[in-house]
Amino acid sequence: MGSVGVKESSQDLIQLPIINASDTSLENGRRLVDAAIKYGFLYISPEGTLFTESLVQSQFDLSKQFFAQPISEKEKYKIGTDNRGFTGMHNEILDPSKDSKEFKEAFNMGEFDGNRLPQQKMPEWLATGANLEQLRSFEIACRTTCNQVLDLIGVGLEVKDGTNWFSRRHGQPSGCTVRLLHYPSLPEGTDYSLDTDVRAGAHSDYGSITLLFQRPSQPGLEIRPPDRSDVWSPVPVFPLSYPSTTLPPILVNIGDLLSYWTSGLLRSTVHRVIFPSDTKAGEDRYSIAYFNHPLDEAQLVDVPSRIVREHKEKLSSSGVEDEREHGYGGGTTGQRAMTAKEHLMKRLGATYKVRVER
Ligand SMILES: O=C(O)CCC(=O)C(=O)O
Ligand SMILES: [Fe+2]
Repeated sequence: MGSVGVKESSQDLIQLPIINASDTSLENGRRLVDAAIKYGFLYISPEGTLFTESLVQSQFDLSKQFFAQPISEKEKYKIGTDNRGFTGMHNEILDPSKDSKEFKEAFNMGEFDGNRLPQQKMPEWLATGANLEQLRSFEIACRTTCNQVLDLIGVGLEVKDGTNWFSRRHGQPSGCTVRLLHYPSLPEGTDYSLDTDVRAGAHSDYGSITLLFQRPSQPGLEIRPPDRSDVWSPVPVFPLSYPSTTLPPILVNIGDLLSYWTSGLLRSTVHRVIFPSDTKAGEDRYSIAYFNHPLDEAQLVDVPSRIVREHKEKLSSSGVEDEREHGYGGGTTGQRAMTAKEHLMKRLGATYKVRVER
């Protein structure tokens, strides 16, 4: 996949804070919001959330089992226009004539219905019994954690109408998705080019926030820090002096919609996944992303926050009023969207036009 014109990886690691999502103090909210403004990325420690080591491990076990199936089996659950289902290796090629490739496969699971059942075709073994319970528990832990983070953002932004201003605007139906990802290692002699072929090309996420779960020895995520748009900064799976070596913290990033909603104050930062540089073959990488979206009908009205208002005033006094300037990762163009669903549709439309994935 073609990058956005930035090839160098910076060796100076950025230091993202590790936040305990259950600490609802103003000080903690400010720490989180500061990171969301500066980097658009931060870590959440599993302590203080519903995520246990076994809940995360079991979800990765199911993911491995899913991707280990023959391609003919996986293709039975092929992704549809609802963005749910399986997408195979190199399916998300940007420009087929250039033969640039993305070495990954993914399975998107949309939210479960009111009876807590999948609203999409799923393999029988995955959507029944203990495995279904696992998927449900994981989805609930994701939603709950996102609400904690959204509330903490409300605290940090000193939202006037209560700290649950954002979480009240989340629920069902929405575009929330659990995405299982598999980036295979490359067999010796595979034809690939570091410059054009990556595991996941440069993109920003669409929704309000994303949770990313990674495995200990499978790095590769890089971000383009908003204040250093000429470099790619690797984000380590484990930050320095992290107490666990088996359960990494959850990486959280701000999506386009939350950036747009806060007039670009919170950053939707561009990121990508590269191959490990030491060995071409490397190890397979498995990751799981949870894309959190507001209620489809959530109105994207002004956030009642002095901090957001002052940011907006600063923007308009400096002449930056164009909606395109809102949201680091792309935002929307044209008229301001009214609802979350409208925003998603616009964003998808823009995405297909410029052919940037996700
Ligand atoms: O696998 C990863 O680390 C990142 C995946 C990602 O950014 C995405 O699917 O939006
Ligand atoms: Fe992403």
